[in-house]
Amino acid sequence: MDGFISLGLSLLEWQKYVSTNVQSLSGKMPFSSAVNFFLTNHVTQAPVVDEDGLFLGIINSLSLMEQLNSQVQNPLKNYSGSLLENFVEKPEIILNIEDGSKQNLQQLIEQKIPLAFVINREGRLVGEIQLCFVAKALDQLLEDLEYFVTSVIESDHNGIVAINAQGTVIFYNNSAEQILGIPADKVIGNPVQQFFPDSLAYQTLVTAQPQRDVHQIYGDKSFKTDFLPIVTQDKVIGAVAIFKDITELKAVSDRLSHSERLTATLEAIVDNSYEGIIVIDEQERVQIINQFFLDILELKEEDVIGKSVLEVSPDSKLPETLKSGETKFGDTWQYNGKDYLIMRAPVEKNGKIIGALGRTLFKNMEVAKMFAKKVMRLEDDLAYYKKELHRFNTSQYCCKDIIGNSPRMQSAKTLLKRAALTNSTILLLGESGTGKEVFAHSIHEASLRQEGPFIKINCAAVPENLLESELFGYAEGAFTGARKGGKPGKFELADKGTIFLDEIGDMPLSMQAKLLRTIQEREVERLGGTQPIKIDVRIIAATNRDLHQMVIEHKFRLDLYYRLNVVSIELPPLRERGEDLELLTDALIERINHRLGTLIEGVSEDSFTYLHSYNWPGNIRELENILERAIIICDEPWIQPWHLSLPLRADNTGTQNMEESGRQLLDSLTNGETLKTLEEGLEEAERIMIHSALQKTQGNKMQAARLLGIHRSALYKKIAKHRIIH
Ligand SMILES: Nc1ncnc2c1ncn2[C@@H]1O[C@H](COP(=O)(O)OP(=O)(O)OP(=O)(O)O)[C@@H](O)[C@H]1O
Repeated sequence: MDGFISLGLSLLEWQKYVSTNVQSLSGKMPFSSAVNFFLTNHVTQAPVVDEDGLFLGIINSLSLMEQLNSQVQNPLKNYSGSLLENFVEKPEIILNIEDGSKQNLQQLIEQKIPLAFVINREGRLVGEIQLCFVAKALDQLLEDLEYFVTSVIESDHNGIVAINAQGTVIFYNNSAEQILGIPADKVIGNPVQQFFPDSLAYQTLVTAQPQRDVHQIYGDKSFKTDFLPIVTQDKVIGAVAIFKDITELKAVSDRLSHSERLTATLEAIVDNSYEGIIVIDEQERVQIINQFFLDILELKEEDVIGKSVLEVSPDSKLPETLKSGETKFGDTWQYNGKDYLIMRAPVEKNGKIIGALGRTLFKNMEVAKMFAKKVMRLEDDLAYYKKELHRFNTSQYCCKDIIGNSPRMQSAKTLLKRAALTNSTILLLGESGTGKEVFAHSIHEASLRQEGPFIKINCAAVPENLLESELFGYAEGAFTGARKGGKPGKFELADKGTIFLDEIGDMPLSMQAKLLRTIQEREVERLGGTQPIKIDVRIIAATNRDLHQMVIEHKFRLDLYYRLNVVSIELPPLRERGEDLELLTDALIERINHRLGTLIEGVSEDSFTYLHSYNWPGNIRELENILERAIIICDEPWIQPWHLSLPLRADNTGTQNMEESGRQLLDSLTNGETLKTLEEGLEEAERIMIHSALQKTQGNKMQAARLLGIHRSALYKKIAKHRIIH
């Protein structure tokens, strides 16, 4: 029987349809009375009971007629006097009013038996039941049941799609409609694969095998689906797909696993932290504590978690943090004779304090002190570098540093002081090492701009392709690799101060034009920039080249030359102010002593003679270098000639080759053309021998003295006497 009907049957209260208004016949009744009964009552069968009311069976009008008929054909047979109990038949089915199994009722329906009698447990007749009433009641029940089941399925939050054996959708509930977003009237009656190509319902139809928890994706949604075959009497008559939308669930589970990972990470951080961490909840109970803190407290985690923090650490201030909500940083906490630097902070959620966190900031105070020392040292370094940077961008010399009383130096200094007070551009001219930079610094220092920056650029030292950006800066994105925000050029950096353009004679012509514009307009435009920037700068330029000659040779712009040459100061070479040599030597020795920490008194008389013998092409820079070298090697208070390693030269003019002149001398001596006195000859010979000895020993005087067989001091005297430059 169909499962659905079985369900209906099990729910059917069939006893309600038992009619107790049944006329029974007594088994002791004569046959003839039974005939009369059927003739008057128009029924086809009647129950027969004994004198105790126990059901004996039924008497059928048809079989009664057959008995009578046989009596008519054989009169010898006389039934009329016989008792009815002899004609009782066993009915096809008897229903017991207390039988819960409903097997007989099912049989009644299946075999379509129109009428059955109902007895009780003792076997007494209770009544009769007619198939037509039972069938009607069952029909009504099944109708209700179907409505009920359909409603339940419709209201299920799972989507349900059923197909028949042909794969046509025959059921599609509200949830399916909502989840999949396709209306039922479009889907029902159409092949399932037309809408859901990935559906396994059709496969289930063929295999009759259920497939559960199949993960599917439809559009942007995720589903978990069960595909079940619909089987009746061993025949697959369809399949059903029951699915639920797990998109939200999946998102939640993803979030959950993310927060699980996060929790694990936090736990690892807390546990492996090189500091103590403790967290309490709003009830002051310890919720989190790391091993580091446990070690300080000398406790185990199980002794601490969930306990009141005051129980664990009686002088803890964390409860105060809970109340005040204030973060405290840098308090000290003493425990077990050790000091800890600690930090306390409230733990807040949605503006409400839900706990408090305590951290020891350092393992102990020693570490804290070490950190503090480091920070202080870094701060000192920073202050130093700031000062250095400031020093670098301000003047390093002032007028006092300019040494020299010679008339030319004095007039140069006077001009300096006068020009410094103006804003005029100044051109410093002079050989290398004559003090042009010293003058530039001193001008700045003596000017009203002394508080402003002093920015120097050596035009010869910067590669031509970088000079423009160095001088004028560049805008952001001016070229690949340009710094974000751009970079200011030296002119911008020198604003309100002085720019010193050293080696201006080496500036390329293309840049000269731009420089001229800047001097005229008093504004700069960054490379790749669009806006001119106003600048307030005093320009000092310097060169050791003959700018005038360069202008003639078209190597320097005449207009720029005029712009620069507003005030020009010419610095004399050292050889032209020999009277300053002693002053300079003393001042430089003092300066070098100060720098190197040495205690040299000065140079000896002989040394001065020796120094005067030289023509100083490198000027004061060269003098400074030679003195510094002498101070380093000097092991006595006074610098002697042998400490001074002046470059080797042919003679004072430095033009003639010694060897050559020696050879000429010998030639002349032997040829007798230019006869000299013996003394003159010997002098000349001595000079030549000393010179060649120095050449052989590459200027090493000790070796040269040894080669010549004289004492080193004697050699120096002779070198000075012959004014041999080496
Ligand atoms: N008048 C001076 N008094 C004291 N020291 C000086 C004087 N002139 C120059 N010096 C020293 O000589 C060295 C060279 O000077 P500076 O650099 O100013 O020369 P310069 O003319 O700018 O050389 P260059 O053209 O090669 O750049 C510096 O160490 C400086 O201290």
